[in-house]
Amino acid sequence: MAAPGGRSVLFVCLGNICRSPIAEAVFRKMATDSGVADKWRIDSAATSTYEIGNPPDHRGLACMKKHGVSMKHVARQVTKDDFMTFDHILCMDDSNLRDLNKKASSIKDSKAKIELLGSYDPEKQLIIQDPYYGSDKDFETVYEQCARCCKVFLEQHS
Ligand SMILES: N#Cc1ccccc1-c1cc(NCCCN2CCCCC2)c2ccccc2n1
Repeated sequence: MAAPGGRSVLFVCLGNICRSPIAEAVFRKMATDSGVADKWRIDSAATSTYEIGNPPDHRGLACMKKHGVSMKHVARQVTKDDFMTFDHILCMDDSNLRDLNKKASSIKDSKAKIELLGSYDPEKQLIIQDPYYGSDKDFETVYEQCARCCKVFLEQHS
């Protein structure tokens, strides 16, 4: 449970079984290794209903095991409450951004700052592509992008 006065971040992608659970797990490990995990509420969600209740994709699980990062999540869709309670909502591509901004526009007291996670990438790869129809290499690319971006995001918000 995040301490009072802590920060909160929700990672979002289309199905919440590929990109956003990887980002959530990578950020949680970085916050834990930095000794600040108890200051953060960290979660992930989907813009769609495609995979609600499902575990992360097996290719992502294999990638994260290779990197020694624990990933445990049950896919859920983003809720109105998320927009009202999270400080940051970080998504993966322009379609996610469009969907989130559309949902946020109908919520009076949305407080979340909605951004592309890739906007924190020192290598300036702005979009984290959907690997659903891709290969293990594509999941590795998602992992590397999330690792670069989460490191900078944590440094800027600690
Ligand atoms: N849509 C698209 C799409 C377009 C380009 C690249 C990837 C995808 C794609 C497709 C998925 N599931 C297959 C279609 C699902 N059905 C679509 C019609 C409604 C009933 C559900 C994904 C599932 C989980 C995470 C990411 C996914 N991404």
